[in-house]
Amino acid sequence: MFEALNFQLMPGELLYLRGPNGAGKTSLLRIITGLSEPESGEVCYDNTPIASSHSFLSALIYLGHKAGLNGALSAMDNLQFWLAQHGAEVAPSGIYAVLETLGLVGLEDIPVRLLSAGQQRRVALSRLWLKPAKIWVLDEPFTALDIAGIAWLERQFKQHVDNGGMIITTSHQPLSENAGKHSTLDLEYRF
Ligand SMILES: Nc1ncnc2c1ncn2[C@@H]1O[C@H](COP(=O)(O)OP(=O)(O)OP(=O)(O)O)[C@@H](O)[C@H]1O
Repeated sequence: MFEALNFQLMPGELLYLRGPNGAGKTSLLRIITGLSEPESGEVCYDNTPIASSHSFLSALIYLGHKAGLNGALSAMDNLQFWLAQHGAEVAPSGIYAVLETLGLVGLEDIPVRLLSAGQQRRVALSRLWLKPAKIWVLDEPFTALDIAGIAWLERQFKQHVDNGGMIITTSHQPLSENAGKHSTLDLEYRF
């Protein structure tokens, strides 16, 4: 249960949602994205409750803490399936280009269960560059990334907000200066 929770995120802002295990970070992200209903209160986008907003879902990418990939399918097939679900079209050459940027050259066509945890995370994150979306809601996106990958993702955060995007992210490690200016919302665990 959340008490006295009230915040606003403007274009060009990054909110770092922080708290110990069980504090409710994932639960809050699910409410923010409309996957869970709040017991009271509401989430609005452009002054409209998200359930009746025509633009919220198309402006949103939500990446949960699991990679959300089918291990039997290749990175290419997983991403094509995801794009079809989101009504977005990207040519295979465009998907290869994004996977290349994420350091996955040569791994595009093998079942993702054979990729390392960090490589699977990179496949999951590549969605951010396949569907242009103003709002990124990310649950522990740094999980399993190596040091270079963390620094790279933080720089992408900065670029996204510098371009007027919005990000809400959880992380168990503090964001570094690579991520640029951000505000922090602390959640506490109470039994
Ligand atoms: N589907 C559910 N049904 C009942 N309780 C749940 C459910 N999902 C989460 N909870 C409870 O809500 C609390 C917050 O869980 P949540 O996953 O939001 O925490 P978190 O801050 O994301 O934790 P972590 O850092 O471990 O990922 C926990 O006590 C958890 O047991």
